[in-house]
Amino acid sequence: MSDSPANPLPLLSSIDSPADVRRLSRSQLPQLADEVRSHVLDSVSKTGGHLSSNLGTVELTIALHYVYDTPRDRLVWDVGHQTYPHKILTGRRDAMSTLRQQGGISGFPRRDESEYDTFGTAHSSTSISAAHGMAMAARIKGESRRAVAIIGDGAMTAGMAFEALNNAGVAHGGLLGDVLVILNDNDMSISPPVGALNKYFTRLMSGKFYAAAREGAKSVLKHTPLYEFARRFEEHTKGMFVPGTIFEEFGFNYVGPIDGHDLDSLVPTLENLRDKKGPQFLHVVTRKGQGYKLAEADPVKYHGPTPFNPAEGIKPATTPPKKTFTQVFGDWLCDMAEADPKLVAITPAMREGSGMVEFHKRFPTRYYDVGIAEQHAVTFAAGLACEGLKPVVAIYSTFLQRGYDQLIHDVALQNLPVLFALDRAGLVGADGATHAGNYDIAFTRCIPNMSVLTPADENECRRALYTGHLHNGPVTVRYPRGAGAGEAIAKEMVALPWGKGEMRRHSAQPQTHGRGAPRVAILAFGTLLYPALKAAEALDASVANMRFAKPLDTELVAELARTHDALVTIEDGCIMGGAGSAVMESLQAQGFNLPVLQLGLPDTYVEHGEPGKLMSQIGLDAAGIERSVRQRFLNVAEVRAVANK
Ligand SMILES: Cc1ncc(C[n+]2csc(CCOP(=O)(O)OP(=O)(O)O)c2C)c(N)n1
Ligand SMILES: CC(=O)[C@@H](O)[C@H](O)COP(=O)(O)O
Ligand SMILES: [Mg+2]
Repeated sequence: MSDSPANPLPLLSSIDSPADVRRLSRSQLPQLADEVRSHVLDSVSKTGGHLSSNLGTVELTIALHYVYDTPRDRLVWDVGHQTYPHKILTGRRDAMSTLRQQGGISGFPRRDESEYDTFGTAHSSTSISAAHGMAMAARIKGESRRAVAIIGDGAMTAGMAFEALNNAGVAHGGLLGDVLVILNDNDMSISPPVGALNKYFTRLMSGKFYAAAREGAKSVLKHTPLYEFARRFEEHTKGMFVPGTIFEEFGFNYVGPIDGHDLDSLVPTLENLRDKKGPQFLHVVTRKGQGYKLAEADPVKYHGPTPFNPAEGIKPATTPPKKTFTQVFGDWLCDMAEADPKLVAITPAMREGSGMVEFHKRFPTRYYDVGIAEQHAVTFAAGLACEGLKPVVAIYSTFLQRGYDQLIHDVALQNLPVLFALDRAGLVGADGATHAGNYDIAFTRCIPNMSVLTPADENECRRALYTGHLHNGPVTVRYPRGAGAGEAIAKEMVALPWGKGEMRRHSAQPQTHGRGAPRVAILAFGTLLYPALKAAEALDASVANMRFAKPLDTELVAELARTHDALVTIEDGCIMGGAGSAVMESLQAQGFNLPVLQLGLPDTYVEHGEPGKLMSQIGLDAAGIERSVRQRFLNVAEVRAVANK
């Protein structure tokens, strides 16, 4: 890496767009790679973000922009967590200091951020479908653009990737798209990779397989033009053309594997492929964390670090931090597994993020990492439940969106006892709108047989998980990223009274029936109970901790409606169709007619930023709740004073 103190990035500082990259000589590219890598490490160590994957895509990114005519040719990055080198080369070098911060650039590709970001990603395994769409559009419009999907070995495990291969490999209306799929194989997902596909990739990479395949290919192809093609590849790129791989069966020309850190292999191979018609598949081998020893040695730890000193690496916290909801879940899972041999736990490739490392260690035969396969995870759980087991699917709220039909058709319709531990409920912060868990209350509560629990703090989360585990039907227990307001977590398992909320504060104000300042009750679902309690002190409002979005405590709703002049609902989920809407439906059904203010996440995408600040900006901190209630029900003149607090 460059070490000139005057300008640590002498070459990179002259690169403002891929056109500048294309003006470089081939011999300058390794230096550019060093500088890009150095800038990635320097930036991410200051802002936090996805590190290991980006260190691994430096050369591939340079080669792609060098060979392809971007943005005219379309690059589609799968997941997009590996696009920092791409951002750096496409005019966002200096903006890296704002990465994932409010008002700054996103950690993922975004069409509204750059013309080089041809497709918004963050949820995995969409790239081949999108690139195929773009390639077919070019064909239909008679344009000679190329489309390239760059997909990791982890992302390749999703069914959606294979649905796209299945479609892209055959002609439609006599037309084949000029799509190139690049498999960026670093033998890692976030955790070590799983499944038969990973074993297959390993076999493809093993010298034995290659050699055999290569010899086989030569004898089969000897007298065909393809033989010449294969021979040229070998000569010029160290890659090889191997028929008979699964990708060939799908109708793609499979080329590789080649070393994804060797620009002398990458550039000529891509040049060859660029000029080929029809679906092409390039297998590139990279190393996660490449060029930073600590990340190479522990790519999991450096997958998505918070800021750290690159000279020292990530250090353990000096004082043990407060337990997160994720850790509360992980502890509960181990304790429950001790007590109930029927418990099995499933993660779609999120062992670390979902707090399951310890469970995996202690209960390896009851732990299933199914790969990035949320739909399969849900139906697999349904199958286990059919046979009397008690599956727990640990899944981020945002990723359950992938398994929605499976949730309805395979789990809920058959009323199977599957517990969904929904992490990252509500806003998540730096990952932004793509990862926000805003919709699960709305999309789960409308499903017959589903129960939806919204614990307010860590203690209640443990109790909710236990309650869900005991229940004989499908349940979600949702909780946010990070820690909550809870104190010490009680070890014993005590179930929550089913479908019942609890009163946490009683207003001292009398009911006025419209003849004075109204007596207000706040009905809180989830962790916003705590800012609601704070606001209620200032407002002298009653507060109920509702605990269940479904079954809703309709008796408590009725009681609050009878004894108050106005109600407020609050949740860290979308307002439309959420828990507040459930309260409205219940009031309507029970014949109540009183003013209700629904607070929650607005009908818009909240972008990346620090979660506390974002919540304050959308009025979901204590001051914002107080302000909204006053504005709607109380002395409007006081609102300004509260706004200035
Ligand atoms: C649908 C979906 N599920 C899970 C994730 C979380 N996730 C982000 S990156 C990743 C691993 C991807 O592995 P790979 O594609 O091999 O890329 P690498 O991290 O190795 O660069 C996972 C599981 C996601 N983004 N989208
Ligand atoms: C890219 C991706 O989807 C994950 O790496 C995600 O960024 C993890 O988020 P958490 O840090 O909340 O686990
Ligand atoms: Mg990978």
